[in-house]
Amino acid sequence: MAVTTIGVFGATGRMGQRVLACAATDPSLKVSAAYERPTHPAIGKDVGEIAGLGTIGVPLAGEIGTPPDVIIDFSTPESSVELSKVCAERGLRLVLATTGFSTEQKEVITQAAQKTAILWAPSMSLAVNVAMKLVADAGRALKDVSSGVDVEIIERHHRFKEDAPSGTALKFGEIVAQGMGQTEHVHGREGRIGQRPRNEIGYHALRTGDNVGEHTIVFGLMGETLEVTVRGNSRDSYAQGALTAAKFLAGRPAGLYSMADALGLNA
Ligand SMILES: NC(=O)C1=CN([C@@H]2O[C@H](COP(=O)(O)OP(=O)(O)OC[C@H]3O[C@@H](n4cnc5c(N)ncnc54)[C@H](OP(=O)(O)O)[C@@H]3O)[C@@H](O)[C@H]2O)C=CC1
Ligand SMILES: O=C(O)C1=N[C@H](C(=O)O)C[C@H](O)C1
Repeated sequence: MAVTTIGVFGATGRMGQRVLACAATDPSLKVSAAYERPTHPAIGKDVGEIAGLGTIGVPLAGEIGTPPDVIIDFSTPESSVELSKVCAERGLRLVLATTGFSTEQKEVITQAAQKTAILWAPSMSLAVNVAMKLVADAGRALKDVSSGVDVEIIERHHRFKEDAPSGTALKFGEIVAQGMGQTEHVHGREGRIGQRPRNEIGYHALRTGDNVGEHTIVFGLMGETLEVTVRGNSRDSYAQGALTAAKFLAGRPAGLYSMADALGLNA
C-alpha cells in the first residue's frame, strides 16, 4: 500500500490534535512531522503524548526539516500565510484549512499556489461541500423569482472561535452571489435600518458553547422559505476531510485545488 507522509501545522490545537488522532487509524497515512511556533513551550515533546495518543516518535518542531509529502495546516491567518510562502519556496504541498484571512493575505496564498500544490478550503467537511453544491443549485433555480429572494446566512460556532463570520459562511455567500448576482454583503444589523434592499446577503454569527460548526442558508421568498442546514457533530468531520485532501494532493503539480476536487464533486 502506498503511504502518504503528513506534517500537521498547528499540531497542538483543537483541530491539529484531531488530525493526529484520525491519521493514527489510517494505514495509508504516516505522521512524520508536527509543527508549532518555535517559541511554543512543548517544542521537542512527542506530539502523540500531547494529543493523548501515546508516544508516536514525532517530536513537536518549530521549523520544517525533512519535509513530509503533504503539510496540513490548521493554525492562524498570519502563520498560514508565512507557511504558504515557505511551501512555495521549497515546493512543499499544502492542505490549507485555516480561515480568517484578509484580502491581502488571500492574495499571498493565491500567488504561492502558482509555485506549489495548495488545496485551500474553509471547510474540509464532506457534508458542507455537498451543501455548497445544493446551495449553488438553489441559487440558480431561484435567481429570477420576480418577487425577489432574500438570502441570509446564519452560522454557529464555539465560544473560542476568533474570526467571524466563518470562512465557510463567507464561501456560501460567494457561491450565492455568483449564482444570483447580489453585490452587497451585510454583517449583522442594528438601528432603524429601513426596508431590506434586494441586493443584499446578510450574515449572522452566533458564538455559543462548544458548537463545532453549523451553517444555515435561508432563501426567503414571498409565501415560502427554503433553508439548507449543515451541522458538524464532531471535529473529526473536518479532520477526516483534511486527510482525504492530503491523499488527493500528494504528487499533484503546482496549482490551487478545492475540496470539491478532492471529493470528486465537480462533475
Ligand atoms: N477548513 C476546515 O475544515 C476547518 C478550519 N478551521 C480553522 O482552523 C483554524 C484553527 O482552528 P482551531 O484548531 O480550532 O484553533 P486552535 O487555536 O485550537 O489551533 C490553532 C493552532 O495553531 C497554532 N499556531 C499559532 N501560531 C502558529 C505558528 N506561527 N506556527 C505554528 N502553529 C501556530 C496554535 O498554537 P498556540 O495555541 O500556541 O497559539 C494552535 O495550536 C481556524 O482558522 C479555524 O477557523 C477549523 C475547523 C475546520
Ligand atoms: O473555527 C472553527 O471551529 C471552524 N472554522 C471553519 C470556518 O471558519 O468556516 C470551519 C468550521 O466551520 C469550523
